[in-house]
Amino acid sequence: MPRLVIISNRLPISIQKKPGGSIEYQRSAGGLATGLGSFYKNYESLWIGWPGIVREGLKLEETKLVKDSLKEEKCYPVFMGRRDIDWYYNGFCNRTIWPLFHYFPTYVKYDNEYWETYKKVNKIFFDTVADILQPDDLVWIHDYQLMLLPNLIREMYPEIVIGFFLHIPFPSYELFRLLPWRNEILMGFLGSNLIGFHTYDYARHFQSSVRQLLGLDSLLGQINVNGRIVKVDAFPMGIDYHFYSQASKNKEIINESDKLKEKFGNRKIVISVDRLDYTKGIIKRLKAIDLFLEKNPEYEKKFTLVLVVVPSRIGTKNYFLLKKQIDEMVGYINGKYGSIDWIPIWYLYRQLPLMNLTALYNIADVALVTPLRDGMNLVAKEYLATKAERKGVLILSEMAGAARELGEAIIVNPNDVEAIVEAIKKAFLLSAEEQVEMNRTMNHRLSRYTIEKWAKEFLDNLIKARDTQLEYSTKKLTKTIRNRIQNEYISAHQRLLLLDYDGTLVSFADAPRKAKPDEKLLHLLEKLTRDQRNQVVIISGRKKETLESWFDFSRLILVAEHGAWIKRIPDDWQTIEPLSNQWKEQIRPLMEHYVDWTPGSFLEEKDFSLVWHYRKADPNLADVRTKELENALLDLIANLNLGVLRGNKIVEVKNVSINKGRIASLLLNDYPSDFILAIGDDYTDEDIFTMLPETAHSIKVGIGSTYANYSIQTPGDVRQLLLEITEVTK
Ligand SMILES: O=P(O)(O)OC[C@H]1O[C@H](O[C@H]2O[C@H](CO)[C@@H](O)[C@H](O)[C@H]2O)[C@H](O)[C@@H](O)[C@@H]1O
Ligand SMILES: O=c1ccn([C@@H]2O[C@H](COP(=O)(O)OP(=O)(O)O)[C@@H](O)[C@H]2O)c(=O)[nH]1
Repeated sequence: MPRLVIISNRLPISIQKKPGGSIEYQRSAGGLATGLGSFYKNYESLWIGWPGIVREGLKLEETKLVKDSLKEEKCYPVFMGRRDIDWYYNGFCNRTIWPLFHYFPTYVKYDNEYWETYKKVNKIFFDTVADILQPDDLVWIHDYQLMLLPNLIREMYPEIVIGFFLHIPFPSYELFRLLPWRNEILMGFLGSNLIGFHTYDYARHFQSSVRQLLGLDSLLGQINVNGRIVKVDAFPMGIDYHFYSQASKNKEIINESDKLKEKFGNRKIVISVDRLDYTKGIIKRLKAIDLFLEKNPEYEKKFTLVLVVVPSRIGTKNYFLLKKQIDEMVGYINGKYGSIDWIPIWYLYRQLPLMNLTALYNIADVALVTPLRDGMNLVAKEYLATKAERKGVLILSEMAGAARELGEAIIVNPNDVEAIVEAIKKAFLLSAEEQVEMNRTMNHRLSRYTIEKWAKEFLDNLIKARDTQLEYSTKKLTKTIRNRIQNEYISAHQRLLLLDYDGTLVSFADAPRKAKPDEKLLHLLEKLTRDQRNQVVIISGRKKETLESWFDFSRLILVAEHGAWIKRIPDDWQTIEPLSNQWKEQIRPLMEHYVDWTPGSFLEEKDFSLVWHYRKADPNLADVRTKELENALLDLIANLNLGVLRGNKIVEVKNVSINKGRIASLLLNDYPSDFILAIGDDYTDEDIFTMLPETAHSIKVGIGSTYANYSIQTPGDVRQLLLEITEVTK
């Protein structure tokens, strides 16, 4: 495994200057630091990030001291001034991106100065990284504070392997599009080889924004960015399962737990543990406690809510206001229901050390985890892990990424205060057996997908993404290969050129009729066909009438409908074998139904096939409809000797025996040649590539696995190549 360079806004260790001037090192708060912090030490790795203190807060000699001590922990600090922290961290990160990505659009501040500082700080990170980076390193960038960094690194180091993981939700396109700097941010992400999210939904939202804003499609989770492959996938973050699941056997934790139990006596213990954050739903949770006690007075004195709020981002106004609101609510509830011998809420505003927090998980009967939005939420997982084969109920918000994996918990809508009240009651009433059973299933899952597994899976996929890229790059048509093709072309006596049309000689257009050949292309083809040693064939999926109206060269062979029809001058069109199209009557009504049902789509009728085009339809709707249509078609075509072909923004039904490979082998036979060149862009062309002899040259246009020997990026590059060939033979 190559060296791993982790980069995140916050280092796993934060520095604080105490009032007396001493420097204190502390474990950083938040899931990113706690989660990754537990595993990175075992790797050959280093971590670059902010140590949580502004540059002005340290004297020069202290800065040096801090650098040295952090280095011992394999940490490399990025120092920023007060103003930068204010506009980048408090500003763009936590007043723009954080609320927008957590579905709080009214909290969002769009400020150009924030954006400029965000760009500047990403550049500062880049400078630190550039000093440390070695060409074989694996770079792993984390989170929304550094969304521009992947592309900054990519521009300087085109070959380096970069992974990016977003720890917060990626919002739906409708929210993301509100961001004035949306395209720059997407391009920043796309500097990576692999982009990971906690859930499949976030990955889907990201791909949808890339498609709608940058016009880049993803195919099987791969996006083609100017010939570079970017993989997108979901990797739900796990926890240090071994540690939490062994908590009830750990001496230090047992001692701590005993002390706590003594304090709370027989009362049930409900816990609530979060950073101070409006996304965590703390206010709604407190409202639910109030309502629970109001509706169920018999539970007075029967439980205590331990409310842990970890100080966070108080430099941002909404956080500061939230703190005041929580203080008031706690005071109100404790005043309303408390007595000399009981207060309902035991409120701690501080970060608990790991052992104390785990002891709290260990003894808690119920955990209330009800964020309004949360990328993952590790507290929910950590709590459950202390309950392997034990009692303990998790009440979990459906808006937390963790809910995707912890479906056996009591799942609630965090905005529905009544539902939280009901959930608390249910949790108190669940039998011990039921609790153990629920926890068993979830623990099994947590024990398999741990933090180590998560990181390993991400890094394995990162290496795979690099290999896919390498494979693609090794197939790239280099200058040397071009020269070789040229030389073979020049010395050949008889040449066969098999050329696909759409996506190969011309780019795709909104409507198929718009992709007609331009003058330059016609001129090029005319030149190629004029050479008596050349036999040029256009092998297309188009209708014969269309091809005929576009190409009128005496020596050009035309193949239409993926090989159903062929026309050689002076003959007329012929089918490759007797074909029937009686089946169309049965299939057409279904396809017409999908046209009516999907605005922007239309049906094309060819002699021996029916094609549903959806290029102009809403991409998300089309995605769903395509799958539905394919399913419906598969039922209908059984026993009809038909096949369903999914091409570039089309679904086509045609005779199963027709494919481009069949016609290619016929042509290879009829036109023996000592130079064969085949070029195509989609999987219908793969049938040609597999038919070719070893000496032939086959070229795929675009990315993706291929049987072709080489790949090239765009139709423009194809034309350039053909031009080069005709030039040398002039
Ligand atoms: O660094 P801070 O501004 O103090 O904030 C702490 C971290 O909060 C966020 O954590 C997220 O990561 C967790 C692990 O993936 C996930 O469970 C949680 O849902 C997220 O909110 C933030 O994303 C980090 O960058 C911060 O460091
Ligand atoms: O007093 C505390 C409270 C929380 N945590 C840790 O902080 C992390 C919180 O991560 P989570 O994903 O739940 O939310 P985030 O704060 O990252 O949004 C968890 O690993 C907790 O163990 C902690 O160490 N001490």
